[in-house]
Amino acid sequence: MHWNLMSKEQTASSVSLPTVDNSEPCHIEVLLRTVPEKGLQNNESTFKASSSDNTVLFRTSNGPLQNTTGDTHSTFQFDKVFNANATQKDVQDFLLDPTINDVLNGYNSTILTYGPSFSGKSYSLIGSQDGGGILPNICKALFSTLEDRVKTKGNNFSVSVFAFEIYMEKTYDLLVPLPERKPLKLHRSSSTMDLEIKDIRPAHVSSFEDLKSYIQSVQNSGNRMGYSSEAERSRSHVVFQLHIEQRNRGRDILKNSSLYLIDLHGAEKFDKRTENTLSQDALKKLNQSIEALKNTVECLEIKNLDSIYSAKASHSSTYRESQLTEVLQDSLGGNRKTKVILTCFLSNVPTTLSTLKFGDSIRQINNRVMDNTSGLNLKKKMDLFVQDMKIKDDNYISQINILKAEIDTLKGHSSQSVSKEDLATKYDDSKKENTKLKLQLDSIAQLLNRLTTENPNNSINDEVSEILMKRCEQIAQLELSFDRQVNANSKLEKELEYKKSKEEALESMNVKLLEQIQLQEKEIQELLTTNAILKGELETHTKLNETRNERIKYLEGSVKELGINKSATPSPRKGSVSSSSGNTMSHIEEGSELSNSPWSLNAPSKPVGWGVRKVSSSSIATMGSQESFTPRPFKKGLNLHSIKVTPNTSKSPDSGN
Ligand SMILES: Nc1ncnc2c1ncn2[C@@H]1O[C@H](COP(=O)(O)OP(=O)(O)OP(=O)(O)O)[C@@H](O)[C@H]1O
Repeated sequence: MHWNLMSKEQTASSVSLPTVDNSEPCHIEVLLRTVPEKGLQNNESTFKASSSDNTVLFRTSNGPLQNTTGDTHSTFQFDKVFNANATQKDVQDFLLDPTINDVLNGYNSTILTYGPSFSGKSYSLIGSQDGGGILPNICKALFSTLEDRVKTKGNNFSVSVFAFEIYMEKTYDLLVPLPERKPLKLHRSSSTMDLEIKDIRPAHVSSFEDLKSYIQSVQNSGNRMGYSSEAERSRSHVVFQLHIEQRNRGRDILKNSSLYLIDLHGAEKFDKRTENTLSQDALKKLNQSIEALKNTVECLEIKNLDSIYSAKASHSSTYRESQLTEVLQDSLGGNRKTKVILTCFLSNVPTTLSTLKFGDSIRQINNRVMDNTSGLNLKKKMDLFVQDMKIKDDNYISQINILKAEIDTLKGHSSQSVSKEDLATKYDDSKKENTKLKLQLDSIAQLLNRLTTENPNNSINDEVSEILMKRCEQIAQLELSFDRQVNANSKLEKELEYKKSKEEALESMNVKLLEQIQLQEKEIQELLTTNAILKGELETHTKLNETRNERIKYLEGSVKELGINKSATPSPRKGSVSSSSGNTMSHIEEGSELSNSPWSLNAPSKPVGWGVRKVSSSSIATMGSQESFTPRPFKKGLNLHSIKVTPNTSKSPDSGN
């Protein structure tokens, strides 16, 4: 298993949808597929499906199909009608590429199967022994396109997956082993209105192989709720969700989209087949979600969706009728491109008619979709960097663990084999033994020579030499096997050393990565702190501005008063104005340096710099009393820096006294 379960932190870092409504209408697409049945042909009895114009003619009362009138037949128009001989490939050729394009362009998408039990929903979506369904093939094609984009566009991507089932109005994580599986809570995020499933465990997958092993582990859990050995099937609805995040660092663009693949369980009737496995009450509960789905679709079909699509509509109570409709809320009237695969039998008239009617209704629903593309600001970049690092870190840790396990196994093997020292002693012993034997051999050979010369016809000589030859061969073989053992041992040792060095390298890389993450986290912290400081300064500036405005108003009042007084009383000095309270102000020249000051009444206010300068309101209150009066020729504008305040100055609104 190479996929990693994501921590809560990782899942929480998803980027929220943009709030500006740039959505576009998009109707739900409906595809029809019929199960091949022996002895039943198209154009026969009640049903005529045409894959050329994608219509279905359905006879609703007696009479030949060709000569029907409006009262006796219904015509259904779908986006695609496959005939009964259509293969898995035909269906997937139609469906896969457009869906992958939508998802990779940032649109949330859903593929949903709907139809009676045994009509081929799981066959189409999941597949069977003889061929893959939509789920494995779309995942494969998706990864291949993502990997292509890494090479051609320099994109980065990350994919996470989770799978759950809905059974008897409860939602369960499919990754949790059956005995420990507990119902999970569904809720909508208050900020993004996204569906959230509490405590579900998403897994991060970095390749199609990872994803395949995740899907297998979910399927292997074999262990779906409501499994009946008699029916050899489970009765739960299964939902796979893939979340794809693509980043183009060069262009600072982030695309977030998700793909739901939903295999519904068909509604069942209480009959001989079901009565052995389900009570009537249980069957009612089991069918509740499909009934709720039909109701929701009916409601949405009736309403004019364009006008009702709003936050209010998304809270519509119709979705609250069952867990399935809550999960499908975005797919029915929301921000998802939805495709429904209808499956039905030709032979079962009532269920086929009801399925066709459902398909017709759901096709009337207009979703409002938008591509979830956003820019990357510094904070998001940092978050994503930290997220990447954590994923890499997790991958390194799992690689280290795999290598450690391999080393332990190798150590186990090497402890079972003969140690180096033992081998050396054995080798020496056998060498000594060998020399001894050789000496013996030589003495025997000498003895034999003597015997031969003394008695040339003795046949014992031959027998003895044969025995001796065998002995020699044995010795040589012994030496050879020792050599082999020594070689094998040194190979094992080298392998061990290599694994150890690899482990050390990975561990040091891990340490470095952790340091990098800590550094980045520190930087983010600093950024946040700077942000807070800047916010504080901004507030101070805003307050200061308010104070200034009040001061200006007050001064303007004073100026007006002075003006009135001036017209009433002749000016004591040319170019200066004296207020009744004794304040004297001089006018500044137009375009002079001070006319650009933020204190100037005529000058445009300067933008507030990022903490470049601080001004305290107390300096404003005290400024006038410190400065002396400088008369200047009267033109436009007031030099407020030159205000002279006499001891009897009137109180300013912000002086507090
Ligand atoms: N188009 C088809 N070609 C060949 N076999 C098919 C086809 N459709 C369905 N089948 C076979 O029919 C059987 C029932 O199909 P499947 O399990 O997909 O039904 P289902 O609609 O998912 O049922 P349920 O609602 O009970 O889950 C399976 O054995 C499947 O292999």
